[in-house]
Amino acid sequence: MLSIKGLEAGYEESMVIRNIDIEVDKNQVICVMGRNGVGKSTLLKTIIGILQSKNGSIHYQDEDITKTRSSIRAQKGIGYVPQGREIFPKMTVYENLLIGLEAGNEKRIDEKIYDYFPILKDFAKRNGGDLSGGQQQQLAIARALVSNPSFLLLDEPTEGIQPNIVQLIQNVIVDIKKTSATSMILVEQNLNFAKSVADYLYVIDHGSVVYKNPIDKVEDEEVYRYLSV
Ligand SMILES: Nc1ncnc2c1ncn2[C@@H]1O[C@H](COP(=O)(O)OP(=O)(O)OP(=O)(O)O)[C@@H](O)[C@H]1O
Repeated sequence: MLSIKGLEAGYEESMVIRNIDIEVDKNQVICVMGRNGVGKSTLLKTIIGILQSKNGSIHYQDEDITKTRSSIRAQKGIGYVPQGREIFPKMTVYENLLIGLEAGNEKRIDEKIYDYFPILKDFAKRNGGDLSGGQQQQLAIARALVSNPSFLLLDEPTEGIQPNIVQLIQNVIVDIKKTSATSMILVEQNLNFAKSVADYLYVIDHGSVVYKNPIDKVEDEEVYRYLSV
């Protein structure tokens, strides 16, 4: 479904990710872990196309999208939830969701979005900027989901979020996996969360993949060794 080969990307002269290969099948959830600053967000930005790759290729549904604009990648079904949420603070919750619709091909907001995140219905007319961090995270995920993506990129969706909302996000990811063919790449710092939702774990260090295993074969100590400073 998504095939990344020899991917290299960075900013100006500095190469941040180097020679990354990742394969994601239909309905598979891949979790990417790694210490701060190793290039996880850079990887997701390159997959969605906000950042152009310097080398390597990205194929999505057997099509080469390496040079395709990010808006076209979104239309092809790739959804993106950036780190830090990046919701529009002066627009209402509902308007933020409409922006998500425009990115894809859906015409209306599926009620399922409100089943997942009821607070977004209650606060539909409230400005995005007036929501709490956890509520904004729900909005950011919902904004990506309204376009019914076949592939979802999630950048640290549980960062700074209280445990009951982390649980809610976990339930949503598990439900999407169970009820649709959607695939995901999830950047995450919490190994237990990763284990509860992912099929495969990759660890990145200094911009390269240093560990990968199916989730049921992951040994915590080995992963923690890569994550410790
Ligand atoms: N816009 C930018 N311009 C220049 N350098 C950048 C830019 N964004 C990120 N970097 C650098 O690229 C490297 C990787 O950053 P990135 O955000 O991808 O890491 P990360 O693994 O997602 O970190 P974290 O876990 O802290 O979110 C860092 O050294 C960072 O300072």
